[in-house]
Amino acid sequence: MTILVDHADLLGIEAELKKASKNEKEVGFVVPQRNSFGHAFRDYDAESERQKGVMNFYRKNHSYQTYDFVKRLREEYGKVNRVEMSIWECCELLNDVVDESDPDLDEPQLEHLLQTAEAIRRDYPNEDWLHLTGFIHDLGKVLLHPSFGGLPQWAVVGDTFPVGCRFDSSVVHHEYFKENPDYNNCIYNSKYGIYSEKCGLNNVMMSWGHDDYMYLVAKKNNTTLPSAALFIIRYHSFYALHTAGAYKHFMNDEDVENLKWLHIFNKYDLYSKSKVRVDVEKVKPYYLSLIEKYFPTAKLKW
Ligand SMILES: O[C@H]1[C@H](O)[C@@H](O)[C@H](O)[C@@H](O)[C@H]1O
Ligand SMILES: [Fe+2]
Ligand SMILES: [Fe+2]
Repeated sequence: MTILVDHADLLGIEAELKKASKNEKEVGFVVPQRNSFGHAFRDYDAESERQKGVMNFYRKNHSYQTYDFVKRLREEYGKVNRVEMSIWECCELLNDVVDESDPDLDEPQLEHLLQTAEAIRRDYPNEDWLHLTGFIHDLGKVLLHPSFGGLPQWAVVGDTFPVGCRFDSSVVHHEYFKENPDYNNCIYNSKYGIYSEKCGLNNVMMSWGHDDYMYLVAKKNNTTLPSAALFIIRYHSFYALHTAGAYKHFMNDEDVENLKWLHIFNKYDLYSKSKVRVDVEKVKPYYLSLIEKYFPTAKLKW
């Protein structure tokens, strides 16, 4: 009798679980209201210890990212002649890396990559290129790793912005740009600066960091990922454009198309950040198969 009741109960629970997971599939990814610290996402004014670190980060980032600095680093790291390693080897290095610019997450970066990719995979099961994009979009943070680039945080992470033209007031902690030598340079501080209307984002130099670096790595290793994937990787930290709508005057038609995918991507990049762990070993074979599909060689040049 007892056994029967237990069994019936179990059946009930199972049915509920099935219903819940069906609902989840229908509803798709639900955007959470609070980050893992209990604050609203991307609240750069919240009072907390972490926020103080973030502010300090942006003070340096905005002061030191000049046009000349970016040009030098882009040329140097664009040679991709430092290391040869597979994407998975790079992921393992990211296990030791925490991003000091991020007000929403203090987990190792591999967690963030898997959380982003798995959230996309649930809602867009057929867009395997977008799963891989989610999985590799932040790999450029390897520049922080002591055994690799060893660059300071201000030269790797944080929101990005164009250099060579006026810094828009929608960039987070815009006030720190006053410390940047380019702020008072009349060649660089007008609306268009050294660029022109609709010149295409490809011709606009962005502050140096993990986005542009990973774009260069993917491109120079002849990835077959579509143009939208490369655009996402390259501009995912460009919140002034994709969230505030600034700098649109530089976009060409292809940028306009690609921006639609970046908007989709951003939801998962930002809101999947949580303390819920993904089982790495379980999903590893899937991502390895995507890497093989979209990268012609197993070892990449970094
Ligand atoms: O990965 C980074 C990072 O987490 C930053 O805090 C954020 O500002 C960037 O936009 C993002 O790409
Ligand atoms: Fe990023
Ligand atoms: Fe990210």
